Amino acid sequence: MRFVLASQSPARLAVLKAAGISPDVLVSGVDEDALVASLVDPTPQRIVEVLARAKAEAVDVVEGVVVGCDSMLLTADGRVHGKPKTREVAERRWREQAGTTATLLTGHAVIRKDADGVRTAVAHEATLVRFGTPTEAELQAYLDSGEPLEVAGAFTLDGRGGWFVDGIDGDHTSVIGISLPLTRRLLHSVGITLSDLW
Ligand SMILES: Nc1nc2c(ncn2[C@H]2C[C@H](O)[C@@H](COP(=O)(O)OP(=O)(O)OP(=O)(O)O)O2)c(=O)[nH]1
Repeated sequence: MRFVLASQSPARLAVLKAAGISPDVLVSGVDEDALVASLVDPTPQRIVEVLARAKAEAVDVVEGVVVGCDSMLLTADGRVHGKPKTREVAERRWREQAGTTATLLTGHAVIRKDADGVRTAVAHEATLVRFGTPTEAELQAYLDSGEPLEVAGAFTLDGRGGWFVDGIDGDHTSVIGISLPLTRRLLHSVGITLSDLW
């Protein structure tokens, strides 16, 4: 069965490959900011679910299974944060989140397309992330690396950011970008088991 990952994320691809899946990668090109702006008073959980579904629906797949994801960091003040994209934003994010606990939300959408039609399953995973406190020199060096600019929440678990994550409560694959257990459950809900894919 064809398995399509509707994501440019090298992290998501790496998680799936390590777990025995070699997906086709089709980047959705969804305008995330525009889509979020079109939502009326959405919850953080709905934002990541709507974005994940939009990405999976946007790629051109006639038959097979498509997975789309979207990750954001929900901080204690109720704000959601995607990728900083600039050093200034990444620094501000770390000055606010260091030493705190936040929730990494990852929306997941699984769409199965075959002769029986289209079946869709959408959900999100929430993982508590306890941030450590980098020294000023460590923070500047981390920012200099460029890594925090291009990842949701300005941190990675499996990269340089791992030094500054004191612990998590929940699914680490979800923090990296795609929850394997949640994706397994969503695949089951559209009639697919891992043995169909391995
Ligand atoms: N390696 C790694 N990457 C992470 C981690 N946390 C977040 N990220 C990355 C995964 C995604 O590439 C990115 C989250 O942004 P999005 O969910 O919008 O996905 P992205 O825009 O990268 O690709 P996509 O929209 O799916 O085509 O941050 C982590 O702990 N480790």
